[in-house]
Amino acid sequence: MITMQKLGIGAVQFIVAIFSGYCFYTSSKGLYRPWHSYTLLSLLTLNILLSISIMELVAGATYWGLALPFWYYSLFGLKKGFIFSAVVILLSAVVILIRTDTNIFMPFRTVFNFTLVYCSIWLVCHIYEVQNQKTSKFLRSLALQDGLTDLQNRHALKADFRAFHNSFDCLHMLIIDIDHFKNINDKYGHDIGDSVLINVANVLKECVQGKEIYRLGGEEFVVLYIDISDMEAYTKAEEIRIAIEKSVFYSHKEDIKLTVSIGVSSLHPDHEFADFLRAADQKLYQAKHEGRNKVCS
Ligand SMILES: Nc1nc2c(ncn2[C@@H]2O[C@H](COP(=O)(O)OP(=O)(O)OP(=O)(O)O)[C@@H](O)[C@H]2O)c(=O)[nH]1
Repeated sequence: MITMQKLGIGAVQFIVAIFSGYCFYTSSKGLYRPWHSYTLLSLLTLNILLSISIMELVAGATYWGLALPFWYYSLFGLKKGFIFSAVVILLSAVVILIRTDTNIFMPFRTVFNFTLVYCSIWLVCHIYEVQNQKTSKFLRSLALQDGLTDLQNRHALKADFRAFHNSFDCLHMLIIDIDHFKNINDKYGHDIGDSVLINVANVLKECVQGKEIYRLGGEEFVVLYIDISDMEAYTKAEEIRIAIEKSVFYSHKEDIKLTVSIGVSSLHPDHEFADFLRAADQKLYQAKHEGRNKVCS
């Protein structure tokens, strides 16, 4: 660029190179921040648009513009990828049209071909990103959702615990365990046992306002409450216990009624996930020991 007397664009390219190195370093150290992507891609876009505007078109800088949709979609996702790709094709087409030397190029054909290739790459990136988002959503639901009740599972509980632990001082956990669930399976069969679990999950969804309801496995459920007092946590547990006691879970030949025992724990500052769970489990054990259909906190 120095020998070609293009100092401005040379300077931008130099900054892009330095900043790319910085981004590589920060991501390899796990220090990546979203503004890195925005700055890097803004600089790259500026560099490419400047090249298209200043350099001779025959030098081929235009072709770099074709890579932009790929970078936008891979770094910014579907929505922003679409917007940035659309803005760039409009800007590039105008610049190429203005700059095309009619003695050498036929302007509309140049713009047409550039736009066509750009749009095909853009379309492929868009379809790929749509698929990618669908797959990620599906895999996320497989990893974090309980297949039977559609509640969140133990992995989700752990992840939420970590997030809440960092942001809130006050957290309560309710472990809800169906009493004598084995008898329901033994008497009515496993399929009806499954429907009972689904119905219990539905009653929990009705009782609990937030979405922090999880199935730990088997006939054990967990609810997390943020920023409430010990007394409020106990009251909410009682409400759940009574709601389940009053519900009818499966009407076929006869109504199935059931009860739950609930253990409540409150978070201590030095609690890890296992300690928090263990504390609630101990209270649950106490509730079972004291005759079931009971809340212990
Ligand atoms: N239908 C069905 N049953 C399950 C599922 N997961 C675990 N179970 C059954 O849940 C029952 C749990 O039995 P226990 O651990 O003895 O507990 P319980 O009978 O509820 O007795 P207490 O908890 O002491 O009141 C077992 O019979 C398991 O087979 C499931 O996904 N579906």
